[in-house]
Amino acid sequence: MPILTAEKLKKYYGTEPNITRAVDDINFSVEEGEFVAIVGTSGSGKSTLLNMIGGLDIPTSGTVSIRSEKLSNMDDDQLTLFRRRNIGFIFQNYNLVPILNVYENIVLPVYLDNKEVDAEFMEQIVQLLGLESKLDSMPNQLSGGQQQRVAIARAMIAKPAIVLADEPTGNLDSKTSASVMELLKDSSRKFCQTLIMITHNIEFAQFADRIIRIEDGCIVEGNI
Ligand SMILES: Nc1ncnc2c1ncn2[C@@H]1O[C@H](COP(=O)(O)OP(=O)(O)OP(=O)(O)O)[C@@H](O)[C@H]1O
Repeated sequence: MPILTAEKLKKYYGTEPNITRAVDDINFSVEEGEFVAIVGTSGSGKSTLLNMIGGLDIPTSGTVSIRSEKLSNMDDDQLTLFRRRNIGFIFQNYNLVPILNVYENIVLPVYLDNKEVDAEFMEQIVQLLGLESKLDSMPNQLSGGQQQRVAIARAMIAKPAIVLADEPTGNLDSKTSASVMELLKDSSRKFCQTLIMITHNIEFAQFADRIIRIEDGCIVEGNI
């Protein structure tokens, strides 16, 4: 039973004759615990696809289902709650809250949901990501790679159905990028965390279990 299914997913901008088919009839599914990389040239539709999967953008037509729940059946409030509970986001520019320390940043999704932090899971994540000595630090005291490791921990702490990462190494040098990729892969394996990542970098895509290539809004390789 797939954890994510996209069916006949389309996102069109504009109208004929000036229509842009950013995502054009995409069908795919992702199994629980799978690490999928989405690759494609600039403008091929990667971010549009990821934003629809994450419920940040509404499809022109077609459906996204996560744990068998259709996002299109939800109103704005339901979608916000569903996103908070089921989807973790990792962005290129980390998006940490500058006035919160590392610990507070990591546990934020749990607090926003009025839940208790799973202390044992927190310890495991912090250890895996090598953040033990940084929990009291503020984001501006961290390197880019450290900030991205905090963002990874934050995306995973609430054990979401899927973690979506949009160019997670886009702002990092190649050595730091490789270590962040290792950590993403290790985290996905260790915690059976489903992970979908956009990358331009085919070398980093090799860390994934499966690579989906899209061109002109269509999947051209890697679907099952
Ligand atoms: N809000 C919008 N209005 C009109 N066209 C858009 C909009 N957002 C995206 N597009 C178009 O949709 C297509 C896909 O864009 P998208 O950002 O998904 O590509 P991408 O593969 O993520 O590119 P990149 O790797 O450069 O980030 C592009 O042709 C883009 O110009």
